[in-house]
Amino acid sequence: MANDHNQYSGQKVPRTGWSLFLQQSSSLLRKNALLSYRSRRATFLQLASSFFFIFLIFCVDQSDKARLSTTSSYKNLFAPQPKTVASIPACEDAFYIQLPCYDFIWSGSKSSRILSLVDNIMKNNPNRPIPDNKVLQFDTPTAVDAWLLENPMRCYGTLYLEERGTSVIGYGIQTNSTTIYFKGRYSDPNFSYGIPLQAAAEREIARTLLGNSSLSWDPSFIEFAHPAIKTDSVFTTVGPVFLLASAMFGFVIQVSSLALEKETRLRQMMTTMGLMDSAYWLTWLLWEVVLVFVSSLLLVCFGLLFQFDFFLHNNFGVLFFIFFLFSFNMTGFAFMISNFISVATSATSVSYYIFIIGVILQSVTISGFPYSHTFKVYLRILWSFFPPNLLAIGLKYLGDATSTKQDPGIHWSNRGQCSYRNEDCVLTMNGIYFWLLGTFCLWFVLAIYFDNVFPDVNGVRKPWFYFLSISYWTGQGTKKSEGGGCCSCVGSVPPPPVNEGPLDPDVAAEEDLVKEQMVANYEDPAVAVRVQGLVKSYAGMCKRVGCCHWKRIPPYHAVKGLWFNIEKDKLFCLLGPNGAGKTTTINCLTGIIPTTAGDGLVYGESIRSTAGIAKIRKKLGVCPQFNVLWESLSAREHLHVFGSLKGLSGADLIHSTKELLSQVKLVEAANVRAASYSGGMKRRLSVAIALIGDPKILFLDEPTTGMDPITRRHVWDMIEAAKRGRAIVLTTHSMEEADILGDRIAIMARGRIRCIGTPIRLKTRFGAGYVVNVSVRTEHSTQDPGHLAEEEQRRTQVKQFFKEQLDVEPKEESRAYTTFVIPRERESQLPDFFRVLEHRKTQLGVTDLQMGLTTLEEVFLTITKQADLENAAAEGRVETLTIHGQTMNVPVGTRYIRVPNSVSTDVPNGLMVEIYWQQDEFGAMRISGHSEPTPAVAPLEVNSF
Ligand SMILES: Nc1ncnc2c1ncn2[C@@H]1O[C@H](COP(=O)(O)OP(=O)(O)OP(=O)(O)O)[C@@H](O)[C@H]1O
Repeated sequence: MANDHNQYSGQKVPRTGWSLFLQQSSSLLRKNALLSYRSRRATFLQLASSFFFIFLIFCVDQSDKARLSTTSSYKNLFAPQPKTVASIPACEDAFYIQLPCYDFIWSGSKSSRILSLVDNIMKNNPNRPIPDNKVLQFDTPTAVDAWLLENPMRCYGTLYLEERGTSVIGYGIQTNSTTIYFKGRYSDPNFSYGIPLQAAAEREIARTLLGNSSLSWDPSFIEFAHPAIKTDSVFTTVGPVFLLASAMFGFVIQVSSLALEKETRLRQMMTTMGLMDSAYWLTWLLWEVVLVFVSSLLLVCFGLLFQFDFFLHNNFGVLFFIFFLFSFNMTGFAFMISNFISVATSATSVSYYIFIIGVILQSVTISGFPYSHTFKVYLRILWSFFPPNLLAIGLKYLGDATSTKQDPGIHWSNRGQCSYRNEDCVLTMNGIYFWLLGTFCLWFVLAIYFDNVFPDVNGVRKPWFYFLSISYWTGQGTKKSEGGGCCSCVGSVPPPPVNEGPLDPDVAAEEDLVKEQMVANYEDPAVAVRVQGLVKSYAGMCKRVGCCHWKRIPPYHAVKGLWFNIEKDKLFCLLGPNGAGKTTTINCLTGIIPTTAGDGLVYGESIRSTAGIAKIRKKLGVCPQFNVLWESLSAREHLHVFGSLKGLSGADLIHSTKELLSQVKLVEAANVRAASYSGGMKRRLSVAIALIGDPKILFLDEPTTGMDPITRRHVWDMIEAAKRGRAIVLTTHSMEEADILGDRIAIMARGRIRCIGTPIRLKTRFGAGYVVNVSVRTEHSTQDPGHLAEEEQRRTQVKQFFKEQLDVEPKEESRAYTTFVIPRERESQLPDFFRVLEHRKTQLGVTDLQMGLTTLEEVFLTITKQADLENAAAEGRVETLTIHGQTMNVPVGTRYIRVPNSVSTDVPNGLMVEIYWQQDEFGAMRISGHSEPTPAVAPLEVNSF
């Protein structure tokens, strides 16, 4: 299908500057909204989590109130009733008691008066006389203490009795004073044991002294009248944890979204297509502000719905701001943390750890550390950098301000003052807002800083001081960024070897031409890209082997100095085996990775300068080797996003999208999500994305991989038509594709260009020769044995003729054609040969004759083989071969080798074998087998282990 590049010539000039920034921001906002809408469940969970957690807090509050129902704190008590002091309880009823246990222990003299007094305490205990075996007696208090120490938790109350004359009996009571908690119930030993024992002792002492055994003695308690004192205090205790858990939903989604865009190279793809970093961060921020605004609003509304005093008494704005600023702060924290996460799936585990740390630190905060004057200021400053701590202290203040029904809560006008319950006030609500906002700014700045200095998916990073260079702010710098991970040794990479074997004359000529143009500073108007000595070396790094050993991986030179021009209106094809350096070259020219040395001028702009790259990206279209797509966006939405990044808008964007969808035959699937596309459809979409915005230089990295033959031919038509008005760089493993589309072809191997030229030139120079197909079939040929025999006879004659004239055997034979390959050395004989053939055509029975050059595939194999042999020789590389149980080292490319220990009187030169070689997927020569041993004609060298 024809595609006229000028079809959008009527379109407006794409936007630039502020206008482009705003357009990119609005397009990315739409993209974020669409992604959130497409993952509705996660978004709903994020928004509804506030309801869920408020409901949980409500449940905890209800259970708390039920547990403390015995106390009157939560109730109004206007007419309190007296309560009689209880009897001495059975020791078995006490919490954590050990058996056998005692209801009480006493010490004192065993006078008859004291014995009878104790006896009466036991006998007259209301409702429950105490049996003898439940009481222990000792002579002195010291003996009691010694026993209690040796027998803990066997008795809750002791009584000391002392006769001080006839009218005075002294007594003392001892109990364990700590309140004890057991299975949701509290027991105060003073109240439950001490007071009943005291009442019993006083009753019997009074009766003894007065001599009236029926003296009435019924002390009772009466509580003060009071309104309900306590309110829903759960917000101070469990509130911070639950609200942190609620905020963590948004946190996980945010971290994984950012990490996913990095992991799937979408971020890099957007940058290559012209995305401004500022627009990227701003849109994420704006989108998150919308989400946290809604979720904070819902949280306060749900709190009011559940009628919590915490929400009813504190000011709406004060509450909203603490939740909003906390969630906002967590967003900044998520932006920063996402830089430390390379795979999206780790987001959940990292968030889990942050949550656990948050819960622990919040409980410390609630218990009073370090927000009081007893702690040092620096501790408070350090503590306040972790957002959950600020939420905890904020909720504590708000909870304290509404801890009784009478408390007024914190009003908007009081947010800058300490609440009246907060005697040890070191922070106000305003202070907490300030900290949340301030630390958000810190996280946001750090997020952008780390984003620049941490290596991206390609290991590219800026130096840690990048923001100090003037070029960063003016965009006029030279070296943009550097490659390598944190452990790499950038700067210590040795340069690649200069002369790795002789240069092919065509490659040398191209190199000279580019050098001349460079020296003369001449810009050829027909040239779109000038590659000037491009070098890309990956720094060595330290890789962990096993648990604690590190292996140093040496530097690797992926591209070793390329010099070539790419013309306008032409397709330049880069071929080469896997790992040859094609993608690396494209990545350097598109600014995805920085060059180690050399330069590339794309329409006169240097790829080494930040400003140059920014200008190049406006003219750039890239179809990466692997599809870089959002699974939940459709083809149309993809084209809208990338078109907007390129500066298209309004009718131009809609028109371009429509045209491209129809060109890549995705009209019917235009609104279907990319996740359900086949491999071929995804590839077509990637090609369409590369073409949007009418780029002047198009890089297509294996664009037709995975396409069926019909679609592939269709895309070839598209690419062919797209040549006009732009330069195209194509890498492919399909020789047919390169042959059809390529105006010039360069074959790379091991980081160097091995040959360059038009397809015809390469076939002529590097092909095995000419291919001649001869047919002897006539249109009357049938399966008749007579016809078959006649055809066979003609074929034999033709074979004899080729043998006699050119000394060649057929390479392939079928009933339709017999194929001969005529080596280039016989090229001079061809005119005579064809003259004679023409003359004897009828006699030989030749009905059809086709002739052509050998295929590009043969050229490719020849070049890569030659390149590998050169390298093997330079590196002294050997392959191992085992013959008859003997293993030998064979220099790569060796054809014959002597079998070890095969010399005998019968075979004085020993036996030899022919070694068969074939290339692996990287173009490296590997042994594929060997012939049967035959006597060697002359002594041969043997290397063996
Ligand atoms: N970040 C990196 N660190 C170290 N080596 C790398 C890095 N990226 C690529 N390489 C190496 O550089 C060489 C060239 O890789 P490149 O991807 O350019 O090859 P290619 O010609 O595009 O291969 P293919 O046809 O398989 O895509 C390879 O040996 C590769 O392993």
